[in-house]
Amino acid sequence: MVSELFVSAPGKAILHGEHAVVHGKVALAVSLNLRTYLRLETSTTGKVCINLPNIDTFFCWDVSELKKRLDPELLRTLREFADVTNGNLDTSNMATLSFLYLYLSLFRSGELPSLTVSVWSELPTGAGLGSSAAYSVCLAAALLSASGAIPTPLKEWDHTGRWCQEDLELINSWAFQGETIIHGNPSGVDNAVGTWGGMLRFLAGKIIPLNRVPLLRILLTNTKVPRSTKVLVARVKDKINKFPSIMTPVLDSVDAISCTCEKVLSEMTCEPITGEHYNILEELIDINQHHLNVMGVGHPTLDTLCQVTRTRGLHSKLTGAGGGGCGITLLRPETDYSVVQSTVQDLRDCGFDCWETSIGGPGVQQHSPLSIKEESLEILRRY
Ligand SMILES: Nc1ncnc2c1ncn2[C@@H]1O[C@H](COP(=O)(O)OP(=O)(O)O)[C@@H](O)[C@H]1O
Ligand SMILES: C[C@@](O)(CCOP(=O)(O)O)CC(=O)O
Ligand SMILES: [Mg+2]
Repeated sequence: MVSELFVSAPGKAILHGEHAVVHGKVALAVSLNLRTYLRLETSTTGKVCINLPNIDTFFCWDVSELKKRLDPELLRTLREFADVTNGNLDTSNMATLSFLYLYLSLFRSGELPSLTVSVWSELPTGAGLGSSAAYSVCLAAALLSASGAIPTPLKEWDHTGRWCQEDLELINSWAFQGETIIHGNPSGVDNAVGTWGGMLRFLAGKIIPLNRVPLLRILLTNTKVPRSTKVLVARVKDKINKFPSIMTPVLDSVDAISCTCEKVLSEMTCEPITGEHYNILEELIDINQHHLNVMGVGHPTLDTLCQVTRTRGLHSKLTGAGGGGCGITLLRPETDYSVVQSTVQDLRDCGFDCWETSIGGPGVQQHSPLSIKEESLEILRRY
């Protein structure tokens, strides 16, 4: 088994389709150039340890103790425990439970190795940028590699550290299991972006990479209002159950927004980009933001984001689960640097974090220790 392994996976922004995607509608999502990193070290300490500095969580267990308690029912029980009672647990426990579930599932009980897993991220946790999925994708890739179920690409063939399609599908399916423990009922769009990167269309588990898309300029704003995806997804489900005939058309409309956006993006790659293309993209953002408010996942700070950017002629919507967290603002190619700067300043004055982001980062990859960005390692060293 490898003695040390580094992997990373990107966060994501959902352009359109959050929440509706959980109910079988289309979502368009794109990876960010903000990543979660994981280091796995094997040891001879007889312990399995997890260090999660972003959520201030550090645990070590004796492997022999874990083995003793490992009866054939344990995985099923752990799963049931996660599904049934996680409403009572705080979400940081879900990250630990998700690790234990993947560790116990991917190594056979007789061969539980001693190892230490440390995870750190450039993404804000619990803010709508898919930190839970990036975490689950990293865990799945590292533990599958360490168990020998998939190779370690850097060692075997690929200096980019990317896995082949079949291995990526396995990583994605285990990452989905991890997301299920953290989210309850994920659609799978976030872990798909974390696995493959780039922009993709997601519909009922079917993933279509969108290779022909224009370069979009996006401003990301973090309202810093904490929220839990699990709680918000459950809230939307309750609303749909309570008002099916009212909410179904809303979900259908979001589906049509995603499809229209996809069509416009594709047109922008095969004909000259015009102001009308951007007019449509902006209107779609406005309509979707109203729909998300109707679903009950808005927040006063997100209203503020929309109003502040509107005064600068820019259009915003929440991204991810909403209820606080992050929003995206579409910038036009010709949007002046000074307009961006004043908008960023206005939003910072509201107490938000705000930055222009680059999108389309690569999916999950293995790293050599030397290729990990210094500023990212710095995050780990702080703990
Ligand atoms: N870097 C990380 N380290 C440990 N756990 C993480 C990390 N990133 C995300 N998580 C897990 O994901 C949860 C947040 O997930 P979620 O509510 O879906 O928000 P989002 O995915 O939008 O960031 C955290 O409470 C934690 O359980
Ligand atoms: C609301 C949802 O559509 C996206 C959630 O994203 P995030 O966890 O807020 O980054 C849920 C899902 O698709 O599983
Ligand atoms: Mg999440």
